Amino acid sequence: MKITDHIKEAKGETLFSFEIIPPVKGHKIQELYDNIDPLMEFKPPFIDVTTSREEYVYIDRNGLLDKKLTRMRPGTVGICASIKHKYDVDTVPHVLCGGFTKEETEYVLVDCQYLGIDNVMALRGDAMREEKYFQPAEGGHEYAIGLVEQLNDLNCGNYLHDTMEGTNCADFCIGVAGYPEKHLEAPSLQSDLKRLKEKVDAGAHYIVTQMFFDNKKYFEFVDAAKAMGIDVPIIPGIKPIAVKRHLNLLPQVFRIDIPQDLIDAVDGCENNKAVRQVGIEWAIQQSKELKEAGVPVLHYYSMGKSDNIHAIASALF
Ligand SMILES: NC(=O)C1=CN([C@@H]2O[C@H](COP(=O)(O)OP(=O)(O)OC[C@H]3O[C@@H](n4cnc5c(N)ncnc54)[C@H](O)[C@@H]3O)[C@@H](O)[C@H]2O)C=CC1
Ligand SMILES: Nc1nc(=O)c2c([nH]1)NC[C@@H]1CN(c3ccc(C(=O)N[C@@H](CCC(=O)O)C(=O)O)cc3)CN21
Repeated sequence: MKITDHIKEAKGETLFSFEIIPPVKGHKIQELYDNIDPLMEFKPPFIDVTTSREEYVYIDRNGLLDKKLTRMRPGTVGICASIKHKYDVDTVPHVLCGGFTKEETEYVLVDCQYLGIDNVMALRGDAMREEKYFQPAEGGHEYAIGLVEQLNDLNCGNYLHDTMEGTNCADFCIGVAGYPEKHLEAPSLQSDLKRLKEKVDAGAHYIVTQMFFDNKKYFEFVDAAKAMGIDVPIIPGIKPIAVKRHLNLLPQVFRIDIPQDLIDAVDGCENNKAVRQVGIEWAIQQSKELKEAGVPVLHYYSMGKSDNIHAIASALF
């Protein structure tokens, strides 16, 4: 079922959802299930599964480094299919521009349609670790809007190079990312919002935001988006701080601000167990206010152990 239909069916009640990163290769899916199991009591209508970019490994050949590409994590669509069938829940694979040709993307989407995956998050993806700036794959999309257009074409029965008579058209519900504190490469929040409007005009059905720690940023973003004519649901993304290192890391990686009160609370912690608790409490306060404001979904960036997301959801759902 489409995310937008889940939202319509909820009739104004805030839904709970979360997002997982597939673990590095060499593990078993049971570990993922063990993290998902406790969260199912909060009845998420959907679970997102991220896609990670390819990475370089360097092999030492008698002093000369041989640079090879590898993928560190198992495939997103396979994991989506497993979770979908184990829990009878919708799963949302993240589809990236980075590292994929348009043909490879089409193949991924053909799998999604075949497997009954109705929603896809269309994202550009980050730059590779070695690269300063994002570089599209040769024959790949440069921006997320290209993916939205490709998805839309598929929804109209148009593959990249062919059409299929007598088969059903895809009918993907398309999610895109939005940035309450602007995307790190955007020259201004206003121009980033214009890009977001372009993605919605190209066919995106809903938006999931980057993490933020000050709800004011989200509320202002939603107002600005509405003023610009963006009328699709804007789902807030929440990341509970879990370790002290996040204070420096999250602003660096995601270019988001952390409120001084939260910094002070984390700084005052003796160990990371206490930091995890501070992160939980902050996220509960954020979530309560967002829920009262009537957000359609509270979407949590779970990323590994889910005990903190469980504690937050217990206070809200
Ligand atoms: N829910 C999630 O998983 C989220 C993921 N992300 C990640 O953030 C990264 C960025 O992805 P997206 O937002 O999907 O990328 P995007 O392609 O929509 O935008 C990327 C940047 O390019 C700019 N831009 C867009 N179209 C442009 C054009 N035609 N000309 C010049 N500039 C243009 C935007 O303002 C932005 O700064 C990805 O790594 C994505 O994975 C971010 C937030 C949420
Ligand atoms: N630019 C960007 N890229 C993403 O992949 C991404 C976003 N933004 N925002 C939305 C979600 C949230 N994501 C994430 C990914 C990692 C952590 C995280 O906390 N990761 C590590 C630290 C990161 C690192 O070591 O580089 C952690 O400690 O758990 C949080 C949210 C993935 N998604």
